[in-house]
Amino acid sequence: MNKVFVNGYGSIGSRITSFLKDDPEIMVVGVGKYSPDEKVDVAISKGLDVYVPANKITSFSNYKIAGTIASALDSCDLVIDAAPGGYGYKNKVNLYEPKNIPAIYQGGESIIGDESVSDLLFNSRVNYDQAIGKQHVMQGSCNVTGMGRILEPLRAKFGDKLIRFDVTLIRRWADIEQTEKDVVDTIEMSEKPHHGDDVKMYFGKDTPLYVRAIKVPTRQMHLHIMDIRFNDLAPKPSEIHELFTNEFGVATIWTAKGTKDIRDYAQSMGFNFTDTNMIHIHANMTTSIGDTVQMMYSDDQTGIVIPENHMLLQAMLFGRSYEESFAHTESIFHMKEKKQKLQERFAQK
Ligand SMILES: NC(=O)C1=CN([C@@H]2O[C@H](COP(=O)(O)OP(=O)(O)OC[C@H]3O[C@@H](n4cnc5c(N)ncnc54)[C@H](OP(=O)(O)O)[C@@H]3O)[C@@H](O)[C@H]2O)C=CC1
Ligand SMILES: O=C(OP(=O)(O)O)[C@H](O)COP(=O)(O)O
Repeated sequence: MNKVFVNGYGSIGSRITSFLKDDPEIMVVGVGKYSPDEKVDVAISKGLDVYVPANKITSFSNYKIAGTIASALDSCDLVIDAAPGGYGYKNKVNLYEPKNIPAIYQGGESIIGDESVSDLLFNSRVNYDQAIGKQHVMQGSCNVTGMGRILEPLRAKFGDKLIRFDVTLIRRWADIEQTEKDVVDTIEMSEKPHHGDDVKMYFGKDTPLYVRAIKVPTRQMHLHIMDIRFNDLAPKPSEIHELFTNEFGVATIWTAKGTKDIRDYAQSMGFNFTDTNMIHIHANMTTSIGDTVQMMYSDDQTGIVIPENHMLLQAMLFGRSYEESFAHTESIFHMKEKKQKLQERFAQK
């Protein structure tokens, strides 16, 4: 059985761990915690071993700790780093490389410059095969992953007819369970957003993609407003929607008034963590004007990257084909069923 250690137990690390525990091919060595807080007990109550940095071990004296992060790394085949942005790079240099352990990093890390964690930014829809046999790979962030799910089917269908993509990202303030983070009543500018450069890492450096981003006071998903320009008359909205009929991780919905409707539905249906694990095209907002298609889709910030990490893990650990990995991931995440339910619930009237 392959052993995986999840270093970081926040929004992303806790979800990844939970799904890996459902995977009969993986043994979860445990999780890394850095603060002695109630989440240590949460992890232990779920049957997880908790590992902490050697220099903090005394501050965890009230908890039953399994050992140090270094000791967990000694007994794992791969680590999924789920640290706050920037710490993954430090972990790579200080922990994973010296021990020669393959690692997956999350989207808050850098992919460009001196502190880049990898030369590969993973998006299963675009570059799955390139992850096979790699030692260090970064999973794109939630917004970066969502854009790939729209852009790749467009490229496959329209190719050279596409001449420009302009995207405004409306970013959520914090996650639902990040109760320690206040949602501030303001609209915050995201200067120099990383998303455009990140997407170009997998979609091509010369992609005519222009991204702006702001942050708004909600915990209920990100929303992307995308204008797609064609070299001639743009296709009708129905042609655009048709492209996504069989796309995994993309639901096309018509009657959601807002992102919370979707999250509430996910909760009422008992989806794990109230995540849909996908993006949702708000089809009632798609228009075609002259050479431009305007569309909007929401992006389940916490859920979307979890099946991606699972696919990436399989490429790196087992060298599996895309099809085999997808089938295995689907058996755990049931994305087709979730898509169908969402589309039925928010169907066109
Ligand atoms: N939240 C989201 O919606 C998404 C986040 N991401 C990316 O995932 C990564 C993690 O984000 P998220 O889960 O939201 O963050 P959180 O703040 O929710 O959790 C971070 C976790 O990392 C732990 N941690 C602290 N220091 C270190 C360290 N040096 N090494 C390893 N772990 C450490 C924290 O431990 P402790 O609490 O004990 O201090 C905490 O458990 C980021 O790169 C982010 O950009 C990507 C897609 C979506
Ligand atoms: O990966 C995410 O967003 P991003 O694609 O805007 O970086 C997550 O929602 C985390 O974002 P945050 O860094 O604003 O907490």
